[in-house]
Amino acid sequence: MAKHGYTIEQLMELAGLSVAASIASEYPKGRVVICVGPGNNGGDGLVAARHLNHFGYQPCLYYPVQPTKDLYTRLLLQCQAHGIAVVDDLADEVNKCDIVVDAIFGFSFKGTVRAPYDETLSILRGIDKPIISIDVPSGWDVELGNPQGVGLSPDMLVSLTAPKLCANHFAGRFHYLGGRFVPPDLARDLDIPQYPDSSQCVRLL
Ligand SMILES: NC(=O)C1=CN([C@@H]2O[C@H](COP(=O)(O)OP(=O)(O)OC[C@H]3O[C@@H](n4cnc5c(N)ncnc54)[C@H](O)[C@@H]3O)[C@@H](O)[C@H]2O)[C@H](O)CC1
Ligand SMILES: [K+]
Repeated sequence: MAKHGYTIEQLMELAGLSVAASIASEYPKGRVVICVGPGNNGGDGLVAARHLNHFGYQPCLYYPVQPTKDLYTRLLLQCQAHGIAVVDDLADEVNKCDIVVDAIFGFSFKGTVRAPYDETLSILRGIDKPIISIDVPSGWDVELGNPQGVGLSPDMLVSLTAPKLCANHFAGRFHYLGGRFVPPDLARDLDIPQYPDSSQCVRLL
């Protein structure tokens, strides 16, 4: 996308907006815990939190490792400017919330889950609230899915740009596509479906 003139900030804003729009299409307004990881998947989560707040949800962030990269510190500052709190006790927050957003790992996750995310995933595997995973369910291999069983079992998957191979193993209720920014030549190659009218997302399943 960089060769087409896009910046990561632009793509992340549209990706996060499309996640919030997908959630608003299926879940009533309520309390949302957004679990934020250390990379761009986490960045999408920070953007989604801000838009969910605009849409009338009550988001808070669980963000155990906060990298010092300018992109992420500015996104966090924006969330805080909107009154979105950072919480420490994930187990307590998931009890009180209506839905959980999984913005921990996306397509760059590799190997065995390292601390502190091993504990985060362990808590999230044990809850009965709907989980919405951004791009790839955390703990899944981007191609193989969840063969080791350490990954999450989301109720909704929002694939970004195009579904990754692992989406074939998705067994939740809602599969959406977001990230409406792909120029036509790339869209043809990726076989991207038509988005309805001005929608930021399209339901695939
Ligand atoms: N065009 C698009 O589709 C866009 C997608 N976006 C999002 O970006 C992620 C991919 O982001 P990236 O920064 O490459 O990586 P991740 O967020 O998936 O994770 C990297 C992060 O995680 C750490 N890590 C990796 N493996 C492990 C492990 N086993 N244990 C612990 N930690 C691990 C690693 O060190 C990094 O810190 C994509 O999925 C989309 O969600 C863009 O935001 C917009 C454009
Ligand atoms: K994720």
